[in-house]
Amino acid sequence: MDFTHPDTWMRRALALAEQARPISPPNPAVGCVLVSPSGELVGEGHTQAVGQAHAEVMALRDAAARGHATAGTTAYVTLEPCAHQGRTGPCCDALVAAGVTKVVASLQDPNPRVAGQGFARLRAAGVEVVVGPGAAAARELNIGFFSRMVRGVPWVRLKAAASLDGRTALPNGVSQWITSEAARADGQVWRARADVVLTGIGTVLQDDPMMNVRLPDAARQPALVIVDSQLQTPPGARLWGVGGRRVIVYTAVADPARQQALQTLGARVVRCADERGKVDLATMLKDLARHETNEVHVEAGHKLNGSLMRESLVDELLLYQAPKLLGDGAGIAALGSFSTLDQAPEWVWRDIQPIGPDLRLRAVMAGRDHF
Ligand SMILES: NC(=O)C1=CN([C@@H]2O[C@H](COP(=O)(O)OP(=O)(O)OC[C@H]3O[C@@H](n4cnc5c(N)ncnc54)[C@H](OP(=O)(O)O)[C@@H]3O)[C@@H](O)[C@H]2O)C=CC1
Ligand SMILES: Nc1c(N[C@@H]2O[C@H](COP(=O)(O)O)[C@@H](O)[C@H]2O)[nH]c(=O)[nH]c1=O
Repeated sequence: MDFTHPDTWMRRALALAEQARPISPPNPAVGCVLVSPSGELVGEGHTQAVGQAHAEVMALRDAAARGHATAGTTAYVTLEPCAHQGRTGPCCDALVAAGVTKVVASLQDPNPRVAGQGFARLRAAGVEVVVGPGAAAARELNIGFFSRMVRGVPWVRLKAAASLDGRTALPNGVSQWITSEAARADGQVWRARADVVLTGIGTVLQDDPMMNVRLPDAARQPALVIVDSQLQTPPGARLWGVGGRRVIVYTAVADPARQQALQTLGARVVRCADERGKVDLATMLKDLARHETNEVHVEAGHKLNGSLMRESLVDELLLYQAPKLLGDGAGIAALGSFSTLDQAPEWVWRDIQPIGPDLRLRAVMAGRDHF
């Protein structure tokens, strides 16, 4: 690596931000590198867990621990330093007090209540501010935080495992396993980055899944959300055996006895019905955002997938495709029938990668990343 080039420092800050991803939610994952006027690394750090130090403060502490002076340094940081007193103190004040003279930031804070305030405060204190390097990667890393701040809903990524002919289950409901162990292990990594894993009662009843993260180094367990209009989630289901995670059941009925039974198992039960007596999915997503959910990872059957897609609530597709043809069976999403091709929403490929014997295809709903 050429550490004399400014882009290299931002790449390092982005790598630090990546390390923060498992621990920072609901806060954004941010990395910060302090560089001396002669181009030496002075200190570095990333966001800690909620309520603890932000990246800039960690980098300043690291500089102090190394015995390096911070006066005259440039801070490379992947998000605008905060100017507000939140759960921690304002980072821009800390940078100014440490004598930092230039801040290179990837992005402005998307929170409409504070956006631009950090830059304004730094500039008012005589600090040179450059915005933009590393913007795309920094945004991608925190796409759920951006979505929640700007749109008031989480980023919704729908994962499905399908055959070449697009089947996700046989007509008798059997689907384990369509994709390889390697693809399923990769799916675990995507579950781990989400704040919520969301499934439907059809999947719970058919598969009796755990829906948890089983990676050896998992820093946290995403909450599990079950879309269950009639409160049919069985008290004996395997999902209750997963420790250290929240379970939230969204329902369309008021059934105090069933509600009590699920609450006894530790679930939060939320009533949120649409006019068909099903769970109102759009309201559910807003509710999840109010509870600081940045990213939702959907692993459901074709019915719930179809409803989410018909209401245009899915932002990203994470599709594992196995080189098999399964014939009859359920598809990825029950979308009903279109009469013209332009009724089918457009997706834009993000990346396509072989995973073991399968393919992993990622696509984003057209126009969805411009918020
Ligand atoms: N290959 C893969 O990636 C996967 C395959 N599967 C397979 O899918 C099959 C299960 O599919 P499916 O039955 O569709 O299960 P889903 O997980 O899609 O659950 C569907 C149920 O969700 C409930 N629901 C509540 N509100 C809504 C709403 N607004 N829209 C739609 N559904 C709502 C309905 O039941 P209610 O009205 O009672 O609430 C509905 O029957 C199984 O065979 C399973 O193995 C499942 C996951 C992934
Ligand atoms: N069949 C199928 C998948 N199915 C999904 O995995 C769930 C089981 O999760 P767990 O109990 O936590 O292992 C199941 O209910 C369904 O959502 N996933 C895949 O990667 N490949 C597959 O072929």
